[in-house]
Amino acid sequence: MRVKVCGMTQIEQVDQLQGLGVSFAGFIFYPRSPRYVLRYLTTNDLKKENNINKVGVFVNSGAEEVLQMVDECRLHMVQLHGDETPRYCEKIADYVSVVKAFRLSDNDSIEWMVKPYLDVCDMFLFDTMGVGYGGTGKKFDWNVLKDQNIGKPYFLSGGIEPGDEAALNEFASHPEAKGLFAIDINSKFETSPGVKDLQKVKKFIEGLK
Ligand SMILES: O=C(O)c1ccccc1NCC(=O)[C@H](O)[C@H](O)COP(=O)(O)O
Repeated sequence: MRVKVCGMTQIEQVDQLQGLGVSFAGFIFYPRSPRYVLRYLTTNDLKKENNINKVGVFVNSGAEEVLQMVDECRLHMVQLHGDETPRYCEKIADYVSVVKAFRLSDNDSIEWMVKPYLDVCDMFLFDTMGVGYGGTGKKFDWNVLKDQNIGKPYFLSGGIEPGDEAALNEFASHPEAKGLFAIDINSKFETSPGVKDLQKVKKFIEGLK
C-alpha cells in the first residue's frame, strides 16, 4: 500500500522518507497550521529533488499563489484542503495534478459531495471533519466509503495511527473499498507538530500489505 506522510517541515526527514518506503511527502502551505512549511524551510530547500513525490497542501489560497509555489518548489501535486470550488480546481488542474480533500461528518452523502469534482480533479482525499482544516488527529468511520461510487482513486486520511495496520489491511482487502490509492498519515506519527517519529513510520509501513 502506498503511504503519504503529511506535514513535513524538516528536510533531513524528507530525505529519509523514500528509504522507508514512503511514496509522497506532504507540505502544508497554510500559515495558520503549526506545520506551515515556510516557517521552517525556504522555497529553495523545497525545490531540491528528494526522490519523492512532493504534495503541496493549500487551504483557500489564491490560484496564483498555488501555481507560484508549484513552480518555485517543483511540487508534483497539490492537495486542496479548504472550500475550493470545482471551477477553481479546474484552473489549477491545467498545470498540476489536483487532489481535492473532503472532510467527512456523519451522514454526508459522499457521492453527492464528490460529483461536481469528478471531471476537474485527479484524485480525492477523505479526512475527518473537525475544528480547523486538517491535521486534527481524529478518525472517521472508513466503512462509509465502502460500496460508494467514488469514481476516482483516493487517499484515506484522518487520525491514522500506529496500531491501525491490521484494520487498514482489512479495509483495503474489501472489494467494496474500491479506489483506495494511498494512506495519508500525519499528527499521530509526530514528536511535535511537523517533526515525525520515523521509527514509528517505518514500523507502520512494515505492517501494511
Ligand atoms: O496538518 C495540518 O496542520 C493541516 C492543516 C490544514 C490543512 C491540512 C492539514 N493537513 C492535511 C493532511 O493531509 C493531513 O494528513 C490530514 O488532515 C490528516 O491528519 P491527521 O488527522 O493528523 O492524521
